Amino acid sequence: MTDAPIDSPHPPYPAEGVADVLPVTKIPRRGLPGLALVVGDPARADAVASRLAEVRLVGENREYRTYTGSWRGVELVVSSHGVGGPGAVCLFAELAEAGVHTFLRFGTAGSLRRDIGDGDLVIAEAAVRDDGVSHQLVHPEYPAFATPEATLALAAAARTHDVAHRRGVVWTRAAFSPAVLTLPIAQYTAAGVAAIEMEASALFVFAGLRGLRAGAALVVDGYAGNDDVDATTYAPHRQIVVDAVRRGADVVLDALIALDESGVRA
Ligand SMILES: O=P(O)(O)O[C@H]1O[C@H](CO)[C@@H](O)[C@H]1O
Ligand SMILES: O=c1cc[nH]c(=O)[nH]1
Repeated sequence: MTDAPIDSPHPPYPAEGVADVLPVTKIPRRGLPGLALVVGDPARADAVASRLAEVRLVGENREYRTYTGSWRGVELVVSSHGVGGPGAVCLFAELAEAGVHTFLRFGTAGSLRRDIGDGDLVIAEAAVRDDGVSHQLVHPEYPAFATPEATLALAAAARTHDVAHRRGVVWTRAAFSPAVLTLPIAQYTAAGVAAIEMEASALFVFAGLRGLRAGAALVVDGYAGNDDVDATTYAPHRQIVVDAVRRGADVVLDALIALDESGVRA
């Protein structure tokens, strides 16, 4: 039996027994809706879930907090995957086993371009596979690509909500802070890469290998094109970011249900 998180207004889900939940995330083994919005931060999962009707907490373990609910009458999943590709793939795999076929990641990212500002939304068309996990799934030459319909649905929803957005390639990197190695920031910046974050390529490769649909929209929380990206320059809790995350949630929820209506499969 999983308890609801402290302060959660939502009741615990009625677990029928250990065999009925999946081991890493403690979500039900089957029967989840096919659409999922996934985020890094469990608190962001709470915030997005609070936008839904008929919301239920259906699993909580480690960094993984999973809700079901409905948005504009369409049932979907909201779930957190924590920081980093390896752990995120554990969530993606268990969600897929439980019935999810369409994943939209709603995250944050550092901009690598001066013309992409704080609070803008970067919609990832593809991702550089520096994620620390996908190389253990398939050869490095395999591409990390978003499902085109997912990219287009996100861009259309951003336009509808009048949210500033750019489409482009993102760099998914496993190590958040640099150490002794020189990172190829200058090269990826020269290549026009839009932003840096930590899970998109793992999601795209996972979905590509399984024939599932995936996309990602990332709120820019600062400029990360300098060589000294670390805790002193990283400031994701500023009001401009908080406000953009609030607006972005509706964009991604609308894109998700548009994908449901479109019925297109990868
Ligand atoms: O805001 P989320 O979704 O967690 O995304 C970004 O923020 C985290 C880094 O602090 C990483 O997970 C990165 O991908
Ligand atoms: O990985 C990340 C995520 C958000 N912002 C950054 O600068 N890097």
